[in-house]
Amino acid sequence: MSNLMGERRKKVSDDGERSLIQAPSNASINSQGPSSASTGDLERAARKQFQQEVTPAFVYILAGFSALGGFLFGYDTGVVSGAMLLLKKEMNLSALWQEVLVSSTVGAAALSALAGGYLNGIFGRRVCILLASFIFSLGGVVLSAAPNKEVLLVGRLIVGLGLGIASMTVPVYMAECSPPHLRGQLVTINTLFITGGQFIASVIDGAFSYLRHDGWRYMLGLSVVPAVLQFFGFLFLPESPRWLIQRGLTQKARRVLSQIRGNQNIDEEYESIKNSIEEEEKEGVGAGPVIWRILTYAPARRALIVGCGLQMFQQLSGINTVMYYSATILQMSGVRDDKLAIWLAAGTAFTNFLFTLLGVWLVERVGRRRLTLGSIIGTCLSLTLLAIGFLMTSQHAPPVTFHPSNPTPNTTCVGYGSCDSCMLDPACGFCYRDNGTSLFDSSCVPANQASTGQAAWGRCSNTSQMIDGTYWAYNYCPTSYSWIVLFGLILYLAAFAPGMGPMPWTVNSEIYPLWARSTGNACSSGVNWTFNVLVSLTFLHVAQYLTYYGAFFMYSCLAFLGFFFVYGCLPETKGRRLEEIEALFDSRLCTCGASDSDEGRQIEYIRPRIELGQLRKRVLEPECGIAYISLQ
Ligand SMILES: O[C@H]1[C@H](O)[C@@H](O)[C@H](O)[C@@H](O)[C@H]1O
Repeated sequence: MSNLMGERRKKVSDDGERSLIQAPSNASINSQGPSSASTGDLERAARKQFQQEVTPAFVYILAGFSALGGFLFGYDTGVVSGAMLLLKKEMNLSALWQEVLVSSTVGAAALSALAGGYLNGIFGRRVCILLASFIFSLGGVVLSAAPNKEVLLVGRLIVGLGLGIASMTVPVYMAECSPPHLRGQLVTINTLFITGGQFIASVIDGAFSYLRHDGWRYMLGLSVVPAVLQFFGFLFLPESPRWLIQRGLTQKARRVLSQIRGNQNIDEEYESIKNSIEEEEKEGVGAGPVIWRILTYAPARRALIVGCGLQMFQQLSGINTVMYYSATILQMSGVRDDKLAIWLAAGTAFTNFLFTLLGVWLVERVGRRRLTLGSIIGTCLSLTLLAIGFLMTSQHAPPVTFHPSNPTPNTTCVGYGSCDSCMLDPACGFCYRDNGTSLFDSSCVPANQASTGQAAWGRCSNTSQMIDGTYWAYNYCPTSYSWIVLFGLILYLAAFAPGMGPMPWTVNSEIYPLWARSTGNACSSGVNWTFNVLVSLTFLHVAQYLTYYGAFFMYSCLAFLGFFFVYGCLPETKGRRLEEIEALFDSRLCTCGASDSDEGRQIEYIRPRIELGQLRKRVLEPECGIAYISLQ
């Protein structure tokens, strides 16, 4: 066994050597010492060679159709908030039903992402994407035709099933079909489509919110369009070559590789995939279900920890509370008109999209690790700023100065002394008058539970009567410090979207060995969805216990923990072949003493220590080593 491992390392080393010459993206490998000039020449030559090789347009078409899965992910999770505003009025939905309709999709996605791992292994990536787009289309039809809330629930569950499968399959398929130097960029485009889907959903929400009846049918039903487009597109797109080779369909795999690599020579890539599969089979990473084999095989287990950890910290950084509650946050910064707040929330979604585009541009330039680390530091700081903004707004929240006679006894609302405690109670809202320079006659009264846009009784109970400078604030307080919150929100999205948004998906698509890839992605996507539902469902309760600033300070601390996790565990995968990446996790936690030269050759040492997480140098020592490259 150890011999086999030895041989294997040697093979990886040979591959590494070849790939250094052929893959310019390996240029990130440090080269020091006397021969660095010649290394630089090699890298430059390699880069030039790559630039001359034109990536076939087919890869971009394939990436575009795959990323429609990301678009549907974003659209279906984003559109529901606007649809719910109309649905709760038309179907008279209780708060519980609203919560159930929103979270059922995310819950179903968590479960189907786990099942997707199994389906991927058995039927392949292409069939799973076809299945997901079929399910999305079906869900869209059911939702748009739903006669009652029960059928709506069925539709939302169906959509969730599609979401889970698409979210774990699409990045894997894209990674397996992309050439190494473009892989990060293409997989990150999937997250760009997620945020694009969220943006389009908010625009559609805004547009159809003007319809008096059935606007929600259009909002929810329109997802059928991209779903059907993806379904028909995938009828003509090929299966992943890696899955085909794994299944022994080698001729077909060669055909697909030639198709997606254009006029490039595919022999080397084909051989390296085949060799790595054969070695995995020879080494035999244990028996039993794949998840058990992952857990008992250290490199795969480490990759799984990294993959799930990244997804968990992505959600714990609070992205979806910011996305869901952006309208409220914007109202806090002085926007009083509901419709305007909805449109500005579309602006928030657009900011998320725009900065994800920056991530697409950066990922192959600065690499996954540096991008994630930079992003998480920014996320942490901006969350702290958001917390400070909320703290200032709460400290300067206007007091309750007017106590109207109470026609419905037992309401707690009239007992609150300031807007701050009033707005944290979901049953109450703040009713006040503003003459342009100061606030007066402010009261805390119960909100109309059917439509929180107005009070249950009194001056603020009828929107059309709110004249003479009378305003109704639900879930926020009018203060002059809210610009800090707005600034924090923009900064947060600018920091989160290029790195912490897309990198967990991108990294997960590449860190697992082929035999563990679908199961690894299934688990990590399941973790993403589970923490998504946990964080967004608990936000209002957390805010009630800890206040808004406490909640955002908590997310900031969680992001801070995430920084240490990323710093300690995430290796750089930029530019490597998928088959080489497993080796980055193949550490024995050793600290080999390394020298910089060996018989006149310069040697780079890798210390792929999972606790350091950094590719320092390439390792020579057999016990610790993964691979070494000798540079002449
Ligand atoms: O990467 C995505 C993206 O950042 C989205 O904006 C967010 O809603 C998702 O939860 C996340 O997984």
